[in-house]
Amino acid sequence: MLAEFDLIRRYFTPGGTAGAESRGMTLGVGDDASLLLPRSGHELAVSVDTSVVDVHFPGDAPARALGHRALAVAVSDLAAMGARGRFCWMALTLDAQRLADEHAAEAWLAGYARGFMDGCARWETALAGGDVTSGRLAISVTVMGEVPAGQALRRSGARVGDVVAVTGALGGGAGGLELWQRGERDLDHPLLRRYLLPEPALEAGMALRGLASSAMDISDGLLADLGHIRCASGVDAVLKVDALPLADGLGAALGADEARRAALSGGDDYELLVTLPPANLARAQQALEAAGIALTAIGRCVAPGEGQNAAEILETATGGRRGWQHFTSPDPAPTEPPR
Ligand SMILES: Nc1ncnc2c1ncn2[C@@H]1O[C@H](COP(=O)(O)OP(=O)(O)OP(=O)(O)O)[C@@H](O)[C@H]1O
Ligand SMILES: Cc1ncc(C[n+]2csc(CCOP(=O)(O)O)c2C)c(N)n1
Ligand SMILES: [Mg+2]
Repeated sequence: MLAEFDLIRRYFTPGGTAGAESRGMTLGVGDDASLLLPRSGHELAVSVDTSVVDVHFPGDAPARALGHRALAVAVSDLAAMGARGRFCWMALTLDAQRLADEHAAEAWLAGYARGFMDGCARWETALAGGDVTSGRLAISVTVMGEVPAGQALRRSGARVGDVVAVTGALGGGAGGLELWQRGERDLDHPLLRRYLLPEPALEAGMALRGLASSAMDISDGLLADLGHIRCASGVDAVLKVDALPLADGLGAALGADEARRAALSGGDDYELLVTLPPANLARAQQALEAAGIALTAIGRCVAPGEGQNAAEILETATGGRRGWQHFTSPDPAPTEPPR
């Protein structure tokens, strides 16, 4: 396997700094730190997300998908803030034992780097630096985006009477994980794509600035994540479970009950969960439609305490599973190392 610095030079040093996506980066990969020029009138949105083998992704998933996914889930937090991507940093922990075979190691790294770098170009998030270490396979991605000052979407702006809405469709992430565990390996399968090749809702987040009263991305599951908005905003919520937009093919793959459960508490969807004053809903739907994205109303914000009955109904609908929480969710079975 290549030594640390050869590996960085070969796979993670973007060619040149003239590209549109690297504008504002005075110094990128290669020094002790990167140097950036913030744009005046903008706030920086910064977030870090760690993906660990067997916890967030199966170790035997295609390397290219892992590069794509690690960046996508981090960029999704920028989308949730209504920010656009600018830069990212990638801390990669590689399992040297699993990459002992030189050819296999190079094929894995080339695929991984392609998935990650394609994502950098696609989401205008230039790789500005990182870290490479050895240990259990894990990828930690810091993203930095920007948003016109004062316009970021927060979790704390929901008000009683606001509509609760979601972009796209739900349950596909959990559905894809379930299919992967059943042995499905076709990355063109729409549900597998939702799990392994998620698309951060950047366009939607930016289009919702000034229209949504609060927003976040759905990583842990709709119910768990709605809980964060409720808590940050001091409101309760009532959901129309029958109105949830389900990912294509989810019902056929999992059955109706499991499909609803996946949409409510499965997680890994990386859609946006937003609240809006009712008067803004139609305008927001039109704005997103122009980008080919659906925005579906699924409930209402109500006064604290008034959502309780709905919570009980949801508890029943999900068999008590409210979403992903590290340390309390079951440990997934480890996967076989790739050979
Ligand atoms: N180790 C930590 N130190 C300081 N703040 C943290 C730490 N871990 C999480 N946080 C903060 O807690 C909040 C919730 O973190 P969390 O990782 O759950 O974000 P999220 O967007 O809800 O989920 P995801 O990780 O799926 O993007 C964020 O504001 C985050 O910055
Ligand atoms: C192999 C495998 N098993 C289980 C899951 C499910 N899962 C793990 S962490 C998480 C929430 C988001 O993580 P975080 O809150 O750390 O961003 C979810 C839904 C998965 N993705 N892969
Ligand atoms: Mg988030």
